[in-house]
Amino acid sequence: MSKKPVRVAVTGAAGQIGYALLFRIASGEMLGKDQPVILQLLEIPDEKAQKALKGVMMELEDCAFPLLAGMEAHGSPETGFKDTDYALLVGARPRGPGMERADLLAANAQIFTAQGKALDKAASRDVKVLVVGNPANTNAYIAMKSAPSLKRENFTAMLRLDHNRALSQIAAKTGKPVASIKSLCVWGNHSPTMYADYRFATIDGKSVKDMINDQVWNKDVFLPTVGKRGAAIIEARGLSSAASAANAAIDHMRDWALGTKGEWVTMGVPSNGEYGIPKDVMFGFPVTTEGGQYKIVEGLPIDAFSQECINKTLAELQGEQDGVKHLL
Ligand SMILES: NC(=O)C1=CN([C@@H]2O[C@H](COP(=O)(O)OP(=O)(O)OC[C@H]3O[C@@H](n4cnc5c(N)ncnc54)[C@H](O)[C@@H]3O)[C@@H](O)[C@H]2O)C=CC1
Ligand SMILES: O=C([O-])CC(=O)C(=O)O
Repeated sequence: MSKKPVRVAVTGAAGQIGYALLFRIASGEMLGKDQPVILQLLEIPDEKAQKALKGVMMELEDCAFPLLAGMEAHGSPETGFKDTDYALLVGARPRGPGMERADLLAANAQIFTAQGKALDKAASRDVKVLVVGNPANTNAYIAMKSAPSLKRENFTAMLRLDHNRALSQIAAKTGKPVASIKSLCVWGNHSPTMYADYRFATIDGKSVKDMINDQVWNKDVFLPTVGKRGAAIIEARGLSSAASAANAAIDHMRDWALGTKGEWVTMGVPSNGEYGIPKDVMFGFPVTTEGGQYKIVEGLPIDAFSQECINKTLAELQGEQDGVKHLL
């Protein structure tokens, strides 16, 4: 018997990430090739944006996706999030050349307060929320704090793009396939302070740290390359990453919903105090997932260099949190 459709809300549905994301959700790449979906597409209540959204929906129709069980256009989060099982909060202003993601805080924080409140009122009680819009960690924190009747652990931020970028850099450095790299993680904020950590990573059972054996490369090449990759793409494309961001969103939700079979992935999730990160800080951690739940990988040794990196990204996140206190 075929499965009951699930509801997937996507904000910023007519934006550039939306255009790279919706077709893959509708084709079953996110929730499985046997899972029908109803798309609840949200855009600002502006004639031009709603018209563009209609155009995207016409294209979705023209794909005749067998798993696309329904599609709705919305201009308000209260209707857009009604009964939704999954919410991908993408819609926000992207940064341009010369900006840091934190510069978007003021512009985007109000969006996530309103959307958190709307999720609280309207969404399924088990809704799984992924925040993509920048600054992603703090926006996810705002949404979580604005939705007190929903489970805090169901709010997450996207660190998966940083994780995937780190995987590709390690693959290039070692000359090994991406798929052979296990147990990599990225700690902290989706910003240049994030700490991509390959100390525990292995390839065919061998330590990646020992294979590379070059702390200068780690500090002076690897970490800045991964941390500043978003800016490098803006510089090259004149626009921020969209296809790779959509791909990371698919990876994040797929792994959360369908499980990682013991493999580590990185998710931005509210801390419960793990590794000394204060409760509720939305922090990139290594996780494994099973049965629709994620679990932070605990008990990893943190050396002096790693602690310094973790402290730096934590301080930045706490500064962002302080900056939005008045909204919560
Ligand atoms: N976490 C991550 O790894 C990444 C995050 N991003 C962030 O994703 C966000 C979206 O990026 P793009 O799609 O490239 O931007 P875009 O400007 O192409 O699209 C954003 C869309 O969101 C809509 N929007 C704005 N406010 C909204 C609201 N309150 N409700 C519903 N829709 C709303 C806009 O009308 C627009 O169509 C930006 O904040 C960007 O910085 C981008 C790449 C990676
Ligand atoms: O850099 C940006 O503004 C977009 C983004 O988050 C990324 O590509 O990592």
